[in-house]
Amino acid sequence: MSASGIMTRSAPRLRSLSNLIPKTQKLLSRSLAWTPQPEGSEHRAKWQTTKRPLADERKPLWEKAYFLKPGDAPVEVGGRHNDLRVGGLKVPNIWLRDNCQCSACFHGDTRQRLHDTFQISRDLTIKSHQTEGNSTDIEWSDGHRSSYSHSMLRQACATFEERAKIRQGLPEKPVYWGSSISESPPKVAHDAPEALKAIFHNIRTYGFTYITGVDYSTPEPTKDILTSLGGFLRQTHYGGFYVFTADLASKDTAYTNIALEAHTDNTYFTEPSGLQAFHLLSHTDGSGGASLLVDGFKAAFDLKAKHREAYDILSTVNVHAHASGNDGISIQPYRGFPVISHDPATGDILQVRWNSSDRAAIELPISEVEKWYDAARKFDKLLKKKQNEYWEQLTPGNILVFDNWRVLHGRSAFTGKRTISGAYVMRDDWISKYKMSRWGEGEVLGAIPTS
Ligand SMILES: C[N+](C)(C)CCCC[C@H](N)C(=O)O
Ligand SMILES: O=C(O)CCC(=O)C(=O)O
Repeated sequence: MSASGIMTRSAPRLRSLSNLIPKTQKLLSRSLAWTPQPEGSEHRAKWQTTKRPLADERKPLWEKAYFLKPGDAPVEVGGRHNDLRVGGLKVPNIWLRDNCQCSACFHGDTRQRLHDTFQISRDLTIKSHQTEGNSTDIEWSDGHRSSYSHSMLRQACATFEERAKIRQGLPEKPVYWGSSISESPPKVAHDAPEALKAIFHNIRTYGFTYITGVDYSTPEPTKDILTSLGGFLRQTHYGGFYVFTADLASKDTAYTNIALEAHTDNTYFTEPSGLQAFHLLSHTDGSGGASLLVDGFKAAFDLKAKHREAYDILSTVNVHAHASGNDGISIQPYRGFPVISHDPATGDILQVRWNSSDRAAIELPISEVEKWYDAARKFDKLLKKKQNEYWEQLTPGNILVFDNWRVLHGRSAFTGKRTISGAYVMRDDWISKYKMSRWGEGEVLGAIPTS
């Protein structure tokens, strides 16, 4: 019986690991996700432990031994088993054959695999090969012929970190900021040369940008710019391209005039929107309504440095959320998510989900939740540090666009009539556009990890 007094199915395994796991993990090893079995199932509801590796332990165990930096590792075929090696690292025949790029195996337009992977014989061998320049041709024992570019082979052998750079579109030099960003906030004129590339550069580097000089006499210019960031806008129960004001048109506090503390949007969706944009169209007969931005990644790094245990708790304990204001709606993600999520391949911080208004259950036994609150209190204190807050009064003609996975936003209370337009763009849609604008199709498609 674990300390929380609840039989855990995998307690023995956890117990054997528990002496290897820091105090925090012991707490978390008792963190339980209850998966109710369907009515009448042969199992009664079972408590399952949800052990989560600590953020730093997320580094893949195999990262050191097997991967090379792509660099110019030599590609050779031969040896006792006549196999293909990149820098001495064997590339299995099944992988090579499965990633044959000939027109019978791979659709040149759709870039989709055409053959049946599992009809490939496990005993396939290389019958002959020919290396010329940067590619190697192979004739297989079943008579099939394939050709492999060396850059593709090297990518397949690259470390996950190397791959993450292009897969995630990681910025070369991210800039984490505090209140002093107000001295020179990132901005791009909407009609600047290569404006889209500069907009994406700013968003990926700072987590936000202004797009200036936008005609706001009609919604179209704003809508067109936001659509260009992802190809299309995200449709939600708020609509697609939205214009909102304090009229409770949607039953959410955004549609009021009260102050909103720093938060990320859509924690009640399994996947929060990637980008959010605000374009203040007008504010009459009143004052206030200043916008607040906080760099959630900077705050997370500060938390990790100052309160490691709190960082680990917020990185591993799942939290639920809901949006239930509108009639007939109670939107919730299919599972809980931690406040701070990490890239499973590299351990990088990937997302901050923080919204105290919409938070629902904390996925810990109720008797343990104080530990989450204590950790969250530390994070909240950092988010509310004056040095971490960037306040700005939005003005018509200047769109604020920010990465809703990194940057928190809020506003001060206001009086009068205040109208804002904006939209959401999904994460994968804007990252795709960003990568194409930064690297171009060749490098992006060439980096798709096919193994
Ligand atoms: C659509 N528009 C941006 C106007 C309002 C959205 C409300 C967002 C909600 N409070 C959340 O935290 O997700
Ligand atoms: O009205 C604002 O400035 C921000 C509203 C907000 O936080 C939201 O729509 O998520």
